[in-house]
Amino acid sequence: MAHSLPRKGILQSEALLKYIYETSACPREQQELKNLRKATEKKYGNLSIMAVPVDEAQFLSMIVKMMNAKRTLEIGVFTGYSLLSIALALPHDGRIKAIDIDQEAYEFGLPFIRKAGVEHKINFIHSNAISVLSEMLNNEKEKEEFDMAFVDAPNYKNYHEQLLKLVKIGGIIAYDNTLWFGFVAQEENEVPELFRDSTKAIQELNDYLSRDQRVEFSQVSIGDGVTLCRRLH
Ligand SMILES: C[S@@+](CC[C@H](N)C(=O)[O-])C[C@H]1O[C@@H](n2cnc3c(N)ncnc32)[C@H](O)[C@@H]1O
Repeated sequence: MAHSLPRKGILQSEALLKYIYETSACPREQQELKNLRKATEKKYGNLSIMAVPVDEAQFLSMIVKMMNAKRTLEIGVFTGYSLLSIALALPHDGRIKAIDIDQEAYEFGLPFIRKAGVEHKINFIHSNAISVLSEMLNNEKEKEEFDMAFVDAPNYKNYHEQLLKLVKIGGIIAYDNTLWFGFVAQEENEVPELFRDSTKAIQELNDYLSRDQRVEFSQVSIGDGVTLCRRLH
C-alpha cells in the first residue's frame, strides 16, 4: 500500500521544493535530526513520509522558541522527528508529553533523542491519545496546562475540544496535514479512492476550525499543511 502514496507536501513544484531543501532546510538541519531522518527512511522506506518534513520541523521549532514555550504536548510521535525538533527547541527545563500507540517506532528513535541530550525533557506515553487527554482532564489533583500542542495523528476533530481545555489561553494548537496532499481542494472523483474518507475528514476539520470563534486561526502552507489555532478564551 505504501508505494502508492502520492508525494507528501502540497508544494507541487519539484524545483521549488528542491530549492527550499537545498538552500535552507537541509543545510540548517541539526545533525541528530538528520541522523534520525536517514535511519527512519532506511528502516521504514515509503512509510517514513509519516515524519514531518525538514522545513516543517524547523517551523515548529521556531514557534516553540518565539512563544518561549516550556510545556508542550505531542499526539503522534512515530520515530520522533517532530518530537526531537521540538525537544531541541525547548529550554533545559522544558517538558513534552508525547503520546503514541506505537511504542516500537518511538524506541527506534530513542537512541537519537538520547544522543541529542534531550531525553529528560520527554515523557512518552504508550497509549491512545483520547484516553490520555481524558485522564489529564479528569485529574483533579494535578491540573496540567500546555503552551503548545502538536497534533499529528488521525481524527483531529476528536482532540480539539479536549485540547482547548488543556492548552492555556494564548497557547497554540498546531494540526498537521490539513492540506492533505492537496486533495482537500480537489473534486471527490479526482481524489484516489483510498484517500476519499480521510480527505473528507480533513475538509470537515478545516471547515470546523475556520468557524471556531474560540481560536485565532492561520492555515500555513508548509509541508502537508499546518493549521495554527491560538486559544482566545
Ligand atoms: C504521521 S505519524 C506521526 C509522525 C511524527 N509526528 C513525526 O514527525 O515523525 C502518526 C502517528 O500517530 C500514531 N497514532 C495513530 N492513532 C493514534 C492514537 N489514537 N493515539 C495516539 N497515537 C496514534 C501512529 O502510531 C503514528 O506513529
